Amino acid sequence: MASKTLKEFTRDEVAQHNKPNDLWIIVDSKVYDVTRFKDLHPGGASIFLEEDILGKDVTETFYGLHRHEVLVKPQYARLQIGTIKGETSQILAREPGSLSKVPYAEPTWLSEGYYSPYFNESHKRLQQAVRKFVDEVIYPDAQAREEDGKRPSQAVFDKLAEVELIAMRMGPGAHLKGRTLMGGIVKPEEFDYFHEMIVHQEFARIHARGYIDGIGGGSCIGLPPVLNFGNPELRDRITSEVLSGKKFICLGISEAFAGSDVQGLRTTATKTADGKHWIINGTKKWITNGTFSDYFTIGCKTEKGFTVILVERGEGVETKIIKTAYSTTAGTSYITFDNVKVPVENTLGKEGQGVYVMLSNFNHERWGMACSGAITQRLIVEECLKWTAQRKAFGKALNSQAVIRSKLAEMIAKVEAAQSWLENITFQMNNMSYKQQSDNLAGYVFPLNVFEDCMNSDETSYRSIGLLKMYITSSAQDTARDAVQIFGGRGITKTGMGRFIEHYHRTVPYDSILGGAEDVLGDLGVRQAIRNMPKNARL
Ligand code: HEM
Repeated sequence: MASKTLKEFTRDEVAQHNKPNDLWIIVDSKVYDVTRFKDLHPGGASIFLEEDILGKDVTETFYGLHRHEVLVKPQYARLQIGTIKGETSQILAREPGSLSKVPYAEPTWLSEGYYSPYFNESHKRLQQAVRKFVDEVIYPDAQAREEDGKRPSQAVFDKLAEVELIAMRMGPGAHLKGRTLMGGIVKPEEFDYFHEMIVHQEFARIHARGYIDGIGGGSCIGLPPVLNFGNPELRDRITSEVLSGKKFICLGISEAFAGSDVQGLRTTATKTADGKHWIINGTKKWITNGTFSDYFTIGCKTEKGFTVILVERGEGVETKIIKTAYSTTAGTSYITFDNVKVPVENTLGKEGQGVYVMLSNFNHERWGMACSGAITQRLIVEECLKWTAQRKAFGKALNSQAVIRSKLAEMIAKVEAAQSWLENITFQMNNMSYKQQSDNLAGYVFPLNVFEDCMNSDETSYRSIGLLKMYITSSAQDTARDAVQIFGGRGITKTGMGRFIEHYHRTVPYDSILGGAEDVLGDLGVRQAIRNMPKNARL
C-alpha cells in the first residue's frame, strides 16, 4: 500500500457506495473498493450484493470466513482505498519476530509476567533472533515449497549457513568451535541443549512438516555418525561441506525388507580382494533428503556383521522420490546401490559394530522430535483459540459452547504438560555427560530383541526420552482430532481458514513413527522402569 495515498472517510460516506457498480465495504476500519473485485472474488460475487454487505462494516463476517493473511496479500491489499476517520485498525498481522499474545500460544518462559528456572539472557536473545529469521527467511519459502513440492531453496540454505543455524541444529559440541553463532549473540562454549531446543522449536513454527525435514532432517541424523565415528580427514571435509549448506547428507538404514529389524536388512558390503574398497549392493527406503543428498550414511551387512559406511553419490547410486502423506520437499527417497565402490576409509566406527554408531544419536534425535512436536501442538492450540473466538454459530462465538471449551481444556493441558516435561529432560541433559544421558535418560531401543546384549550393565535409565516422545506424539494426535472437530469441514480443507489444521492432522503421524514408533518407545520406557525396580520394593 506504500505507493497509494489512503483517504479518510466517514462511515456515512462509505454507506453511499452501496450499489453493484459502486461497492465499498469496511473491514477493521479500512475501506475497500470491491466494485471490480467482486466478479473475481473466490467466494463468488453474489455474497457482496446482500443488504448487510453493500457499503457496510463487514469485519465480523469477513473474519468468520477468511484468515487475516488474505488482506495482507498484495493483490488484495491494493483494494484498500482509505480508512475511517478517527478510527484505528484493531487487527494487526504479527510482526516478524514477535511473540503471540494469545493465551498459551507461547511456552511459559516466553509469556509476559511468568518465570522459568531454565532460561537465561542468551537463550532469550537466541529465541528472538531465530524467530525473526524463521518469519522472514524460512516461512515464505516453506509455504511456497509445500505448494510446489520442490526442495527448499538453496538461498535459504546459504542464509542458514551464514548464521550457523545448520551447525546449531546438530546441538552443542566441538563442531561449533570457532563459529559465529547468529552474528555472535551466543558463544559456542555457552551453547547448550536449551539453545538447541529453541532452534528446533522456532523452526517448527512454519506449519510445514515436510519442509522441516527438507531443511536438514537428513543432516541431523546423517552427519552425527560422521562427526563421531568418521576418520579425521573424512569428518572434517564432510562436516565443513554440510554445515556450510553446500552439500547434503542423509541416513539410510530402513529398507523395504526391514526397518527396526536390522538383522533383516539386505544391503551388503563386500571387500575387494585387495581389501581397499567396499562393493555395496542393495536398496534403502523412506530416506529423508535422499533425493538431493550428496552423501549417504548407510547400514550394511558385512562379513563381520552390521556396519555403517559413508557413500558418496556417484556411479551405481540412484535415488527416486517416494510420495508420502507430507510434502515431497522433504526429499523422501528410494535408493538403489548397484556395485558401488567405496574406500574402506569410509567405514564409520568399527566393522561389525554399526549398531553402536547408529544408536549413538538416537536419543538426541528423539529429543529433537519431542522439541518440535511440543511446539507444533501449541500452534494448533493457538489456531483453535483464535478460531473459536472469531467464528460465530447460532449467533454466538464458538467458544461459548461448553463442548468446545472442554476440547480446548484438554488441548491446553496436554501442551503445557508436554513442554514442562521436555524442559525438565533438557535440564537433565545439560547437566549430564553423554554416558549419563544414555544411562539415565535413554537406554537402547533399536532393536531391543537383537541388541539386548549391547545395553550397559550399569544402566539406571527410567526418566525416559522415549516416554516423553511417546506422550508428545500420542497427545498430538488427540489434539489433531479435536482440532478437526472444532474446525469442521475447514479442518479437512487444504486452503482457507483451516489449512494449518488440515496440514497438522495429515502430517501428525510422522512424529509418532519416525525416530522410533510410539508404542515401541512407550514399551521401552516401562521396561526400563521395571528393570530399575528396587529388589526390596513391596507394597
Ligand atoms: C476485501 C474483501 C475480500 C477479499 C479480499 C476476499 C478474498 C477472498 C479469498 C482470497 C477467498 C478464498 C479463500 C481464502 O483464501 O481464504 C475468499 C473466499 C470467500 N469469501 Fe471473500 N473476500 C473479501 C470479502 C468477503 C466478504 C465481505 C464476504 C462475505 C459476505 C466474503 C465471503 C467469502 C466466502 C463465503 C468465501 C468462501 C469461503 C470458504 O470456502 O470457506 N468475502 N475471499
